[in-house]
Parts: sequence; structure tokens; C-alpha cells
Amino acid sequence: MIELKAVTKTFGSTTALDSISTTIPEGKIIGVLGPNGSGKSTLLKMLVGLNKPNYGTILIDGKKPSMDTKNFISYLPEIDYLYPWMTIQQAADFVKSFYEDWDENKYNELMKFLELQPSMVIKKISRGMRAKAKLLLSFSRNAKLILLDEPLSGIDVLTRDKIIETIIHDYRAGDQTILITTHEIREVEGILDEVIFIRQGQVALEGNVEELRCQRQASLVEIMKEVYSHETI
Ligand SMILES: Nc1ncnc2c1ncn2[C@@H]1O[C@H](COP(=O)(O)OP(=O)(O)OP(=O)(O)O)[C@@H](O)[C@H]1O
Repeated sequence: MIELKAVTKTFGSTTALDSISTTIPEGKIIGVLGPNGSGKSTLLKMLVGLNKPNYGTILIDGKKPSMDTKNFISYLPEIDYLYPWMTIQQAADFVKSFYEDWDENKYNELMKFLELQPSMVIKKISRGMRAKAKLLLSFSRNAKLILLDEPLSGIDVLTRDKIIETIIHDYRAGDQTILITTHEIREVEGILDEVIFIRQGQVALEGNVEELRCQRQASLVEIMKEVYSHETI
């Protein structure tokens, strides 16, 4: 379980997260949604320990983000973080050297499923293939908590479908927790259990997706439009 208590993160005069308090349940797929600049990536980076809060507390299974928690978190950053000169196999060997939960069978199976080859060189493959390679590395670990920052960004619709299929295919419900930030809400609506809408660094609305849809008789996209009715999404 992830607990945030009055978490604030500022960058100079910009407040990225403004006293956020929330509890994120275990074993579910949670969408962290919101317009550009609302604080989604900052939230994920704080969970993985890359950003430290100025105020407030973050607890993951009762522990502050640290080396201990890093061991059970698989983080897919929004940026292209893979060394361009590496092959997919070299990138995998690199990740494998840091984490004990690397699952070679899962890696081989996912490689086939995503139609990638170990010999492919990162700088020579397309953006969509790089997105799939990032996902391959994130899901080849048996991590308890998976943080996916914009895994569908700038990817064609067929590749997006494949990425979503991978998430469904490899997700162990109840056992693993996935937090996913995305602007492709229509595409992920079907896989989300819970949602947190962020607006200007604060939680604008959160809850169980099915319950929100029933209460409001609306789809997630319609709910989002309502929440951000005065903003450009
Ligand atoms: N390292 C940084 N230095 C300065 N400002 C930053 C930094 N990281 C984030 N910010 C600012 O914090 C705010 C929140 O940024 P963040 O990247 O978390 O938003 P986001 O919701 O993920 O946006 P997007 O959907 O565009 O990826 C923005 O105003 C951004 O400019």
C-alpha cells in the first residue's frame, strides 16, 4: 500500500505537487490522469525516490522511498533512458545486474510476444519499438510495484494495443500494483481499477473506476472532461 500525507514538491517557484494526501491500494491497476504539467510524472518520480518531497511523507509498504523499496519497484520513465548504442540484450543484461527479481523466462516470452529481437540496436529501432523495449525491461522483473510513465506516448494505435495487451497479459492481479500515467484515456479505460485525477498538483477526484462510472453515468473520458472543464486537456 502507498500512503502520501500532505506531500508537496516545488521546483523553484513552481509547485508541482501541492499537499497531496492519498492512499493507493495494493494489487490494482491505477490510472494517474491529468493535463500536461499537473504533476503526474513528479508523483511517480517521488515514489521511485528520484524526487524528494519538500514537505510531507511517502510510505510504500510502510517504508520511505529508498534502496529497500527500489528493489521491488519497476519504473518505466517517460524519457528514452536506454543507451542508444546497446542492443536490447545488452540493455537487459544491464538491468538484470541491478535486480534480483529478473525473470529470464518472462523476458524470453515477452520478447517473442512484442516481436522484438535481442540483437536489435536501440538507436536503430523505431520509437514504437523502443517503447516496446522499455516495456519488455519493466515487465521482465517480478516487481510488486510497476510505475509506467506515459508508456503509450507518441506510439501508433497498433503498438498501443500491443502494449496494453502486454500489461493485461503479464499483470498478476492482487499481487502486483501498476500505476500508469497517460493521456490515452479511452485506450486504458478498460484496464483501470482505480483512478486519480490530478489538477495543478492536487487530487481533483479519485476512486474506483466502476463506481465513478455508475455514480456519474458517464465514461472515464466524460468524467475527465467534467473535472477539467475549465482547462485544456
Ligand atoms: N526538474 C524540474 N525542474 C523544474 N520544474 C519541473 C521539473 N520537473 C517538473 N517540473 C514542473 O512541475 C510541474 C509538474 O510537472 P510534471 O512533469 O510532473 O507534469 P505531468 O503531469 O507529468 O505533465 P505531462 O503530462 O506534460 O508529462 C510542471 O510545471 C513542470 O514544469
